Amino acid sequence: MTKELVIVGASGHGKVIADIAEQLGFTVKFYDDAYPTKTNIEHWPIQGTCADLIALHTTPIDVVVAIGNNEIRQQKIQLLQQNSFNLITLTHPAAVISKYAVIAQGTVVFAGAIINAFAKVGVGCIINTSAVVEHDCTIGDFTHICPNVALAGGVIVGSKSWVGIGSQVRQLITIGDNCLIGAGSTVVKNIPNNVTVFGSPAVPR
Ligand SMILES: CC(=O)SCCNC(=O)CCNC(=O)[C@H](O)C(C)(C)COP(=O)(O)OP(=O)(O)OC[C@H]1O[C@@H](n2cnc3c(N)ncnc32)[C@H](O)[C@@H]1OP(=O)(O)O
Repeated sequence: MTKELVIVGASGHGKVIADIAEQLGFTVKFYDDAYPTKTNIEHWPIQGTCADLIALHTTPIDVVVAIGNNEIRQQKIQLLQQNSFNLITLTHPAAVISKYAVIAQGTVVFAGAIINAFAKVGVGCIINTSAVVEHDCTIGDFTHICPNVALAGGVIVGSKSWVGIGSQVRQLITIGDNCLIGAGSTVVKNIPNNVTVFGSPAVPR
């Protein structure tokens, strides 16, 4: 029997998730709050809003939230969890994940990403294309590690932070909650909560 996966969020990010899901043998169904203004994404029809999905829900349904904004992704994931949806972890077949790494539910891991031994990744994270999460890193819930980011060993990134595309973080650095690391940055000092930094070396802005 074909497995079905509901994707909440008909976005560019959602397209990548749909592609991965189909490679893993799922058929996909999109829901998005822009419905009915928006009725399809590429060739995939949008079935309804998130509220429609919750109203329809009778049996356990596998779901992934495909929303790039960390705050909104958190809200949708928590809403779906409260309504007993089965939040799955989706990993591209070409991602490399250590058997000693721990990845919480609702996280997606894209092609070429590497998550090394004893790394821990929280709930509802995005480990984007070709990101490297080295050994012993800890990533908080609802954080986005963008494409081509390199986190060296033992880096801690808090919850709902966004590590911008192509950034690199020196080993054993701690980045707080709700931080934004600008694209192409080099982080060599700890970053407190709620701070935007960018540049090489990255400094607060
Ligand atoms: C699959 C995907 O697409 S995943 C998504 C990947 N996207 C990212 O990683 C984007 C991360 N975002 C960024 O890097 C953004 O540039 C931010 C959030 C750091 C800043 O955005 P904004 O506040 O809109 O800043 P804005 O673009 O107006 O630039 C302000 C100034 O900072 C500079 N600046 C902005 N970002 C950076 C950066 N990452 N590194 C160095 N300088 C930067 C700009 O050149 C500009 O300088 P100027 O005032 O001398 O002209």
